[in-house]
Amino acid sequence: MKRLNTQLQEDGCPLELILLIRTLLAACKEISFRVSQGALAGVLGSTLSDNVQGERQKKLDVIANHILRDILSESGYVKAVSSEEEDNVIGCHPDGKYLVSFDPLDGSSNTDVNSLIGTIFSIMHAPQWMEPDDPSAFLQPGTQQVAAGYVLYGPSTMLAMTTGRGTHLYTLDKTHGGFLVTKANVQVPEQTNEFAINSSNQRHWEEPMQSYVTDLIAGSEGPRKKDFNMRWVAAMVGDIHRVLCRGGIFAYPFDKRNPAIPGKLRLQYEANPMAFLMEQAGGLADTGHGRIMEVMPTEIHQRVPVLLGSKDEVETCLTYYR
Ligand SMILES: O=P(O)(O)OC[C@H]1O[C@](O)(COP(=O)(O)O)[C@@H](O)[C@@H]1O
Ligand SMILES: [Mg+2]
Ligand SMILES: [Mg+2]
Repeated sequence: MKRLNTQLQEDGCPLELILLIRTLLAACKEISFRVSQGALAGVLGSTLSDNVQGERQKKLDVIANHILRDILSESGYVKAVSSEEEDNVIGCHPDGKYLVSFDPLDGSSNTDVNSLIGTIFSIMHAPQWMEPDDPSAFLQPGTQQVAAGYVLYGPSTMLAMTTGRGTHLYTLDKTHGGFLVTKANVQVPEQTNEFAINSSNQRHWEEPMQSYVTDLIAGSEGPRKKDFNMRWVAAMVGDIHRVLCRGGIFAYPFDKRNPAIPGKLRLQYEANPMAFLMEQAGGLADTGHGRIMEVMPTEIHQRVPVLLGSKDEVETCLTYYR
């Protein structure tokens, strides 16, 4: 099986980016170990503090954040990092060439039930003019990402990553500690009969999403004339991994409750990296009102509606918005 380094070289990835990715994955291997120790290491449960988005932090959110932040900032490859668990960007090395945004632990509510969780990351070039702690340099659209992916801490630890030359899946071989390519050039099936959405929020969605999901649920007796199945992992990494593996549509749509918060998921370290992976695998990623990767960010913790997955199904969903 092909090693990570070989795949990255074949994809034309510059040496410094390869070294940065390897450093980031070293942090993820450490997180994978801590996660697998679970209750034995006392890492389950919540802390007594909230993050900048007002969410109660789990112990593993804090541990994963510290591991990533410390390893990346000491590496010399990174000028600054931005994290779900940090209010502001953290300046790293003044000569670092890259910016890294990450969700250190996605699906935190799954930690206490030993279910799927992961780390999501997005890498961009650091502008030369920027001061290391300047947040404005992070406000670039997702089209500027040079690499993105996630590490899924499941029955096996897997990596999905793109550097703009296709999306590849890797599995961590714990016998030698390296990630090996287990599926190169993933292609998401264009059609699907599987959808993922938290339908307990249905009454808060915009009209187009209400109608779309109503038609999915009507199945073979409705206008779609086929039956659909539903899946919800409650961790975006788990849901997106399933969509990459066998197709589907995943949505966390616009929610009318608070116009200041147009969606649950965060643009820079959830929506953009997943959109990059999905598009590189032949899928689509949209907000319902435009391509996710073209959204111009206004702040580092900005939220967006998310609709992504199998090409034909996302296109069908978008017809309800037009
Ligand atoms: O099931 P819910 O509560 O609607 O939300 C699930 C969503 O929230 C998230 O867990 C948010 O991520 P965090 O755990 O990083 O805050 C997504 O991964 C997931 O899709
Ligand atoms: Mg998350
Ligand atoms: Mg998180």
